[in-house]
Amino acid sequence: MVTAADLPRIMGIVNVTPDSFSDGGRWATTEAAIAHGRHLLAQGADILDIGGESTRPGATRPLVSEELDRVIPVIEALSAEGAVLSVDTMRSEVAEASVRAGAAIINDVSGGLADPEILRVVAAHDVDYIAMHWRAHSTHMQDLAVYDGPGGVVAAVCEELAARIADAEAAGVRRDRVIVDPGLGFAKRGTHNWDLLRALPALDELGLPVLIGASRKSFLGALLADDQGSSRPVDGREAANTALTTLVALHGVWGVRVHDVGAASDALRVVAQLRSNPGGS
Ligand SMILES: Nc1nc2ncc(COP(=O)(O)O)nc2c(=O)[nH]1
Repeated sequence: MVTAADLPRIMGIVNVTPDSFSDGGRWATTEAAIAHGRHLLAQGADILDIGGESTRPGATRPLVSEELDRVIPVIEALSAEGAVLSVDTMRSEVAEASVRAGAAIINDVSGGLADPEILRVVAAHDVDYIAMHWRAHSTHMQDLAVYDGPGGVVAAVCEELAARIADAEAAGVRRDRVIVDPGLGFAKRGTHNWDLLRALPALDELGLPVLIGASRKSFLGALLADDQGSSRPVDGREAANTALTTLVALHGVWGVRVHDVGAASDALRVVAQLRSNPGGS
């Protein structure tokens, strides 16, 4: 019988930012973000990912103080209500304050490259650490979407993630605290994202849980483009996103990072039902 433990965790996104690509500004106030977090929990989120810095291509970075002001009140409030929280940050100061405020997971899109001190924060607090594949900040990350070596983007992402894991372990992070993520849309062009999604077994060879964050990203918009070649708008990408959630769930990923928790929850209930064996035959 399939148990809930066999299904991916649903990580609901709470971007407390004015400028994230798909929901920028909708939850920019503390009150709106807390309310949205509660809504996602009610829809079935296992984890809420609280982010205070937009990472969309071309985004400018907030000050550390601004990022702290955005995420800490939300983490404190939702943690007090028993939510399991990750903080989506590249900064050691924000990671430290977030763990003290109740975050159980550090979700670092830079995998420790932007601020290596974050690895010592993770080790010191012995919390879970999501290391995503990343090559540079949003202002120029797409310039680095070049994977001409043997094995292409899949080999490069696996090699570079292996190096991030090694640095994390060298900083004292326990390997069994690390979750890896191929970083869809980060220094990746359309085909790179699909190549990575077809290569989950290669990512599995790192021997660590895998998180997938398609979250209505532009490679889905491009796939769903109209006859004139115009990308499908963000709010029209959820069905495709949920199809991906279903497929990566069937593969056995650790988690999916989504905006529409309800859709992901429904999809995973279908997966559980189809895998269950009520008759025992
Ligand atoms: N681990 C992880 N974190 C992330 N944080 C932000 C975004 C940007 O997407 P959003 O604007 O939908 O949050 N994508 C990821 C991702 O793919 N993986």
